[in-house]
Amino acid sequence: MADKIRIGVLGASGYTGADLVRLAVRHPNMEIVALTANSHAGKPMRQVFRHLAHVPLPDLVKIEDADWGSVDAVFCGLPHGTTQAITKKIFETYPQVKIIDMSADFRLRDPATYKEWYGLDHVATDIQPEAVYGLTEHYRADIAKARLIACPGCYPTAVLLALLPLAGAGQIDFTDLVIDAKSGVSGAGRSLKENVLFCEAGEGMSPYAVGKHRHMAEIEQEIGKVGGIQDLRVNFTPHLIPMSRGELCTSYVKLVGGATAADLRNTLVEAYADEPFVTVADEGVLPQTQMVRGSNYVVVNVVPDRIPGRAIVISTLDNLVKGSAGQAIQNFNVAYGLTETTGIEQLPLFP
Ligand SMILES: NC(=O)C1=CN([C@@H]2O[C@H](COP(=O)(O)OP(=O)(O)OC[C@H]3O[C@@H](n4cnc5c(N)ncnc54)[C@H](OP(=O)(O)O)[C@@H]3O)[C@@H](O)[C@H]2O)C=CC1
Ligand SMILES: CC(=O)N[C@@H](CCC(=O)OP(=O)(O)O)C(=O)O
Repeated sequence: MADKIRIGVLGASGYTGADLVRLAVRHPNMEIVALTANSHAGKPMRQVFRHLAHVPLPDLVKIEDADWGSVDAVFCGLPHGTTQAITKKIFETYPQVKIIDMSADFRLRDPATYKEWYGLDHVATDIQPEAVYGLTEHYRADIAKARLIACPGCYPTAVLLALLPLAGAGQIDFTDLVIDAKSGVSGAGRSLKENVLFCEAGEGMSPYAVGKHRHMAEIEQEIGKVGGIQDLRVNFTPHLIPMSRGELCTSYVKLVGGATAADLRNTLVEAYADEPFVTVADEGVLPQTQMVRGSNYVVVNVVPDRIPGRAIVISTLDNLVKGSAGQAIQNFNVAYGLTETTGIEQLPLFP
């Protein structure tokens, strides 16, 4: 493998694409050769993102104008529904390219489930089966061999890192999961939407997609897989909160098999003892978004509930780093046999 792996970023004029570029610039094994945009195509990157004006970067081009023959790995930061056709097209001509997708297009294994939640027919069902779910800590061996990696959604990353080991250990009731989630506004992307306007999001907090958020399908797929449950149902309610980045998920769980909150915490400590990016907070310390801002870290912890037989599991991450661009680079490192932490070792920004 060459010293530098040539990368292209699709959707580089969006939030996840831009954070990918920010991290890729200092990655010792990456060379950025193509950046694409839609409405911003034709512009220099420095004009679209002033914070990236310190370094030379390729100009933004339309996807069809990029030279895919000069690219080894493609990161996709496109809206869901747009990535499938592009992935198919790139693989037809350049089957050796690795594609690391940050959208939802390849996360759900069953195309019927994709249609149910996204309202779209999947147009790449032939390549969907080879997609590996890119939750690095749980699918590392598969990611190492994959050419198509479907990075998890930001909320599912936070929720699954906290709950999968507990489900695997048989310590929580799969059928009684209540997840309360909050996200900063960058989670909604850079395009103009009413609910992300400063005067609407700036001094308020609002639930959205209650009872129908598409990340439920992903959480149900992955937790259901651990328990061999086909039709698992979880309760997941996201809220938009007035901060630019960061996410905090609080999961209310029912204990089974005589487990206590302390047992759950021990399970997480053991599961993540060797993981560079998952930190189980000290006993009694509550995860906060400031513990991870701008970094690839996730902080989790478990505290007892006053209601006997229940516990509260809290997890936090930065939606643009561990929730998308950082995790995508972590997966890239695994897929190319590099040290997994390369380029994403930055500590959180504080305050
Ligand atoms: N924001 C987040 O926290 C997270 C986002 N994701 C997922 O990552 C993906 C990107 O999200 P995000 O960066 O927030 O989105 P943005 O809206 O900020 O950016 C979208 C990007 O896609 C480009 N684009 C839009 N439509 C098309 C099209 N039809 N053809 C080609 N390019 C197009 C845009 O170009 P232009 O601006 O030039 O029009 C822009 O570069 C989404 O699937 C999102 O769900 C996943 C995890 C976290
Ligand atoms: C605040 C906000 O709107 N957050 C987004 C986060 C989802 C996301 O970006 O993930 P996908 O890749 O699965 O689309 C949302 O809830 O839709």
